[in-house]
Amino acid sequence: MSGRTTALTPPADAGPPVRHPEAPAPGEVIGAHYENCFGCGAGVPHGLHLEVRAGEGVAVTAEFRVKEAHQGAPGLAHGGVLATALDETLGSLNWLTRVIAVTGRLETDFLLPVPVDSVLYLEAEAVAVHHRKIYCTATGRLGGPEGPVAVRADAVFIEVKVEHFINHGRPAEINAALADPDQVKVVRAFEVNP
Ligand SMILES: CCCCCCCC/C=C\CCCCCCCC(=O)SCCNC(=O)CCNC(=O)[C@H](O)C(C)(C)COP(=O)(O)OP(=O)(O)OC[C@H]1O[C@@H](n2cnc3c(N)ncnc32)[C@H](O)[C@@H]1OP(=O)(O)O
Repeated sequence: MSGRTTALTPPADAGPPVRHPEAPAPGEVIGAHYENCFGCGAGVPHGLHLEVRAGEGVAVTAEFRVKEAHQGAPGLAHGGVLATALDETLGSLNWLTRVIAVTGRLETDFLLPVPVDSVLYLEAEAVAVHHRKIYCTATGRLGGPEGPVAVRADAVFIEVKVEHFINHGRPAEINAALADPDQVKVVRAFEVNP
């Protein structure tokens, strides 16, 4: 055993998440972080095309319309796709803190089946930060903000530098991303973080 903890409960000396002064205003749509992202990118035909909005504090909301391409059982969303929707919504919290972070652990509860054509209304919130670890939680409600909770997740995201992607990504996509002014703008938004 390495002694490394992957617990989803923040330690007693964890601090609150801090909203960046230049975070998008509450209600503002947060753009895609990468156009070929399966969760948010417009360039992925069968992707989730999640539209995420900034909330108050370090929180976001998002809507995901389940399509035929997202089925597991006939007429129902695949659990892995629903986990992706939760993961992507949680990942969007990065935009409010301006800290790049990747999913370390994602624990998901599936409470209700989610039919094709339904809209999943997602809410995510960062709850605590401990060094590089960001503790966060998300729910997905059927139909809208007042709908029943169909899925929920608790997660730990781990802060990384942009080199994480440059060192591990396939060179073709990394080089294309670095040559794309819109993508470079996304990276700069994180690099100005004090
Ligand atoms: C030109 C380039 C353009 C790039 C574009 C830039 C813009 C991008 C903007 C935003 C991107 C956001 C993308 C969102 C997409 C949705 C989110 C995803 O799906 S992300 C994909 C899935 N996740 C992974 O692929 C992670 C794979 N894992 C790793 O790479 C490593 O394991 C990593 C980085 C997570 C940790 O490795 P270590 O070597 O850096 O750090 P160690 O020392 O092991 O851990 C540090 C602390 O974190 C905890 N930790 C590590 N792994 C954990 C885990 N699995 N669960 C809980 N805690 C964990 C440890 O216990 C330690 O904490 P203690 O210091 O001990 O308190």
